[in-house]
Amino acid sequence: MKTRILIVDDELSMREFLSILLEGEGYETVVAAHAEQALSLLDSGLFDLVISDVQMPGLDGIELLSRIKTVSPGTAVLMMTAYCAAEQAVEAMKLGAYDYISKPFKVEEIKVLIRNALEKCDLKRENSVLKETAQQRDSFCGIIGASPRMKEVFSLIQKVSLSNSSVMIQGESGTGKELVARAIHHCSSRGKKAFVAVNCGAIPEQLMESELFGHKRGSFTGAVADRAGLFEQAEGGTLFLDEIGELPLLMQTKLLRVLQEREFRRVGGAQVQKSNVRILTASNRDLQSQVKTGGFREDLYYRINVMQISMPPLRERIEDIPVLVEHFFRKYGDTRQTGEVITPGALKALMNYHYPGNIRELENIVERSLVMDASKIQECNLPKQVRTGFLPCPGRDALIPAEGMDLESFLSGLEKQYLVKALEMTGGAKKKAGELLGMSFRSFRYRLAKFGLDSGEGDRDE
Ligand SMILES: Nc1ncnc2c1ncn2[C@@H]1O[C@H](COP(=O)(O)OP(=O)(O)OP(=O)(O)O)[C@@H](O)[C@H]1O
Repeated sequence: MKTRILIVDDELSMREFLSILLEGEGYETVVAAHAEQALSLLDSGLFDLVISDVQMPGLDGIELLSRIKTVSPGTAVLMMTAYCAAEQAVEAMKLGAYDYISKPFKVEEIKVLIRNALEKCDLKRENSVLKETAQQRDSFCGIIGASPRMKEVFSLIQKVSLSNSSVMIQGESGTGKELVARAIHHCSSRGKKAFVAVNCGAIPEQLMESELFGHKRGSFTGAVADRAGLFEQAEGGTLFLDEIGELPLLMQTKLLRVLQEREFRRVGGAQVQKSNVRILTASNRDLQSQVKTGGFREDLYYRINVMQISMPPLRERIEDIPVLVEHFFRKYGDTRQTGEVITPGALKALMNYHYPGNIRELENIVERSLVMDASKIQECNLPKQVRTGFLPCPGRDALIPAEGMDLESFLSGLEKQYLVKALEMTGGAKKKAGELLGMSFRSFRYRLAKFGLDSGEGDRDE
């Protein structure tokens, strides 16, 4: 597999020069004209090394470097600084750049630097894999999580990455299912091949077959040229079928056939094509009940459900909130600020909220708050529903907002608030807190554990 290098420079001549030089050395190169483009390329593929100019319009190289360290910590970064820009060089090294080189530089000089950076980066990767398993860090392949349930997810990802079987990822919307699919792909032997994601619910039914398998020119109105489908685009890599429960029955049958026979035909095509693609699927629906009601083929269900990863909702792992907040601050905030990134009041409000939209919602909340003040997340900049929380009045009329609501997560949030309140009232004594809520110690403790609130303290009065 070729080593992949991303070159980031706003000067076309420099991009072209480096690309020709490095391709000649046997590396695969991709170029970006600005930091924003580089970040989106990093989002869709793995790079071993990024070579970036420091001075660029928009986000500069230093800011890019600090974001790379968050989104792709395993990637080595080499900075190109202007001649005599010692301050920038020092800052880059502090932020984790492998090294810097001053422009103009000699061809031999940059070649050696790149070789060394790649060697060191390989070594670091090996060490960090060892360290990661030993220390159980709070992040895995860009997925952040400190809770036992996320640690379990990380170890499952590692396990399923070693095999080639289909994996179904289940969980509410915004819990990180696509992120998990990407991590499985990157950790697997297919990691340097394509990862293609498609939302089955977003493709019109009549175009679905052509989207997945491609078509021959003239096979239907609008098919003006031959076109490869997603299976071909993902050849050798991974195809992630999101919202698999939305797949119409006819397409379920066609998909099953491809999975069984490992071959397909383009729409209107006569030639059978071999397929070597790993299938990962996700659903936030209960597919098993869809099988029972005849909405989903049972044989396909078992075929794609060889292994399963279940993503817990954020309200059931609130201990992940501080690390996630820190992570999103690095992504959206002013990372040059030192000191605390969130006020205690804001953190408390975030920990008490029930997140019907899960991590996607938390990310939006943090991003919006940082638009108001990029240096710190403050309570006053959080949305109203987070700031005010919600303490219900028993017996009050049910209020349903005109835009609808998610009753299940609302009730979970409510349950959690009562558990916490009862604990507060009894100074942490669980038996008494359970009695206050009319339940046994065991039942109370079970519910605490469900929300990740069981610290083991306060068990003395069992
Ligand atoms: N553990 C995590 N660490 C960091 N970011 C996360 C984590 N989980 C989710 N995110 C972020 O939250 C957003 C939603 O994640 P993702 O799209 O993977 O969720 P999903 O479960 O696939 O959602 P949907 O069901 O709506 O497609 C993304 O921006 C993702 O980067």
